[in-house]
Amino acid sequence: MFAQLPPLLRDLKLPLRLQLWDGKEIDLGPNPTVTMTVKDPSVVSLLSRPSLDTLGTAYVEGRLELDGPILEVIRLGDALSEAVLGEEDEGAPERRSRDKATDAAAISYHYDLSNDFYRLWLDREMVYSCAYFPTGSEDLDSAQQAKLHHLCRKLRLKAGEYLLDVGCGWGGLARFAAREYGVRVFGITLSQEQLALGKERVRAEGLEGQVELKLLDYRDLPQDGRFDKVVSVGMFEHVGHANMPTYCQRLFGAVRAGGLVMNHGITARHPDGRPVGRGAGDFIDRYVFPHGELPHLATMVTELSLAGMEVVDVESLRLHYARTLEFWSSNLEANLAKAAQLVPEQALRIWRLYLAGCSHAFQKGWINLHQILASKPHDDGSHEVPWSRADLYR
Ligand SMILES: C[S@@+](CC[C@H](N)C(=O)[O-])C[C@H]1O[C@@H](n2cnc3c(N)ncnc32)[C@H](O)[C@@H]1O
Repeated sequence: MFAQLPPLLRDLKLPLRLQLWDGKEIDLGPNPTVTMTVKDPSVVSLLSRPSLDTLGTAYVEGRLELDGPILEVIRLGDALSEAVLGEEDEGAPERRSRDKATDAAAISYHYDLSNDFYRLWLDREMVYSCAYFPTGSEDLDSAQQAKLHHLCRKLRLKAGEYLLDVGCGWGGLARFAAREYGVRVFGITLSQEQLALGKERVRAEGLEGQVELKLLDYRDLPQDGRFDKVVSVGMFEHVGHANMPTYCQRLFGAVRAGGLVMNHGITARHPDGRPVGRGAGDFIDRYVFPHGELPHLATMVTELSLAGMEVVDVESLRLHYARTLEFWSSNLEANLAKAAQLVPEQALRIWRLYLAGCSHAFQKGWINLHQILASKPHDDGSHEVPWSRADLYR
């Protein structure tokens, strides 16, 4: 078996132990921190071309077991894959427009998994997007609260305004903005499970008069400029390049002249928005976010501008997302036994790899996170953004 491994792997001296189906053990380096148990001989051939997709798939299918701290598992898997494959990526794939039914099925696959499962590892408001760590030492709850404030401040929310939350998740931001900033909120999601729990939480807080959550596709948003502000957090990753012009036009049509639009989401490293290399993008597409596509920041700025908006501020929070995912991953790892009662074993394997893997991806700069604030200018060209940004950091 050792002779079958590519020489590169043997020379790497990774702290990785291979345990074979027949009980034999091979250490690729001193003091192994991770044990990879190869349960059937077919997996050995994978090791001669270890893409992140083939390794991840073998684990999801139970042909490979991985024992050790999950972030270390990911780090070693990446080192193994990079040593053999180099910086392989496949360029930009063909992009097809998707209909509402396809998107609804993809959203249901991910978000309707189990509210109780998500509750195990998200913060108390169940915010499912990058948190904001003003000093870098906050816990997850504080960092999510700080993120919600950061968004509401950037939107310059004032009591009585009407806010649209596109892709509202479990309604954490909608309830927070209503409670803390006195706005009315209309939030939309495509997930039945999110909607049910979101509505329950709105009722529990007595916010029914201020917060309305609805199952609605962004393509069906009212287009009469009735909203003062629009926020979309962690949602445009589901839109796809081909539909991005429509998405931006719908945001433009929903907000009044002078209103602000905040787009917060994951962006690609490469300007053409190609998926993350060495198979990581394929794994995410197949098992985690079917039909998800990450645009580059430049694409989003272009599309928002073409739809008639003026981009006024951009902030990158890449390392904030690496840390957020580290919290989510360690919360899940601390609750594996409970999680196993809530979701099928295969889903648990997928989510373990996805949370730790995405933390690694943000850390390494394979993907980024941008908050893009845009304004819908008045006819005379004026807008309602303050002269300085001092109000954000009071
Ligand atoms: C990653 S979650 C973010 C949730 C929330 N904004 C937060 O930060 O916690 C993405 C959200 O986008 C919603 N979404 C995705 N595609 C959508 C579509 N076509 N129309 C409406 N909502 C959509 C999902 O249902 C989900 O609520």
